[in-house]
Amino acid sequence: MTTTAATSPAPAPGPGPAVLVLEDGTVARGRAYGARGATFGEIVFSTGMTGYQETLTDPSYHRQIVVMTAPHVGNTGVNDEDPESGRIWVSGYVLRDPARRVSSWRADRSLEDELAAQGVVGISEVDTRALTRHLRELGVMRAGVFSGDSLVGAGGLERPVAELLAEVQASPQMAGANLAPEVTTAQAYVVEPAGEFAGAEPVATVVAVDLGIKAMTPARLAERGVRVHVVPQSATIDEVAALLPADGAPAGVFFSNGPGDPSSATHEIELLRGVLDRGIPFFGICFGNQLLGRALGYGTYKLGYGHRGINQPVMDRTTGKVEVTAHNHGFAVDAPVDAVSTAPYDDERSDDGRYGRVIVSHVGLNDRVVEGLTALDVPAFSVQYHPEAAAGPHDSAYLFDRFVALMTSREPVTVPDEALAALSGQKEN
Ligand SMILES: NC(=O)CC[C@H](N)C(=O)O
Repeated sequence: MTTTAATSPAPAPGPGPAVLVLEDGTVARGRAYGARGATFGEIVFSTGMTGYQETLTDPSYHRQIVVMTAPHVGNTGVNDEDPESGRIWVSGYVLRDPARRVSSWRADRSLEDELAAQGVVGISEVDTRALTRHLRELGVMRAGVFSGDSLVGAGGLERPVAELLAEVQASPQMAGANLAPEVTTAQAYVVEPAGEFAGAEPVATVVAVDLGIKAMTPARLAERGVRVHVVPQSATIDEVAALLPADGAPAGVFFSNGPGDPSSATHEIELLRGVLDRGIPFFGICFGNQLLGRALGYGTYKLGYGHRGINQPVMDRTTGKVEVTAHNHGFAVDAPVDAVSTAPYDDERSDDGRYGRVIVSHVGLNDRVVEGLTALDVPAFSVQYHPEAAAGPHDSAYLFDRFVALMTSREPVTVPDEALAALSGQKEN
């Protein structure tokens, strides 16, 4: 053998470079992954080792660039069963080591092909461990990923970092962003009772306000015999009430997860007050928990780096049980954690406050962040995490049963006296 150069196939074109630029000037260089181009968003990290397809398609990630702390991503490819919505919502994707081949009998195609097909710009070969430590110390911030033509400047040379940084610094902030209108369904639709309840009279009727709902949420209700009317974020209290049975049959309103800053969701907060005023049983998750907090008059604030992953311990203080839960939140409710407090929102209708007493019924055991609220005088409760478990452990499934019980009784959640006494026994506010 002399040389094979003349007959070797030309090397496949490489992925080309990509550059990640953070708003504080931090730069990471890697390889282009998925679509080529420029993308911007709030850079956040997720600690889930599995479930990347559910993460990518969770509308709560709209306008966020997600860093995977799991070092090796893509092994199981992408299938048509696991998406939580009709598209990928993350604005960018940051990986360490992408799988070179797909290995799952469920896979329909590769993760990279799916990102490319949906126009999602990613970057691989990034030291995601160092990046996560940086975000943990400094907090989440705006960032941009640049590859392909977006990296090419004058004379065909790579554009200077200062230019890329200026674009990042001109991109929109997450604080104050009102994003539910950008992800909500255009048309209302119905999810009928399923499984053993298929074809039966519904056990209860729920109006689920879609603020970025994941497909598994109505499915969890449907498998308990519930008929779910999923309605757009713009729904009014009269439109919601019109969908509920007039004969007093079990019914309730649900608020989903969703992207953006809860302090900007003025319409939804007013809608929720209308629900509470009518005594309609209410359950909210994630964004829905933040909106219950705000409807009750508590504030919300931005966490330094948030909770995103599927291994977060939370205690349900109404039972004393600890559950391992799936999280994706960057904001949290500011309510007294160790007290029975009176809901601060009041239009002077009552000496005791319009909505009475509230407890932080679920607390994060890593950092004591509010992970759930339960009203003691109106039938309403919520959790900051994801009981639909897509992806994630199923420990929190009981919350859907609690909602069905709430709709059946129309009474506030019963909290044992010992549990209330444990909350310091002090009445605050
Ligand atoms: N998953 C969610 O509902 C997220 C709620 C809100 N956008 C947050 O970041 O905290």
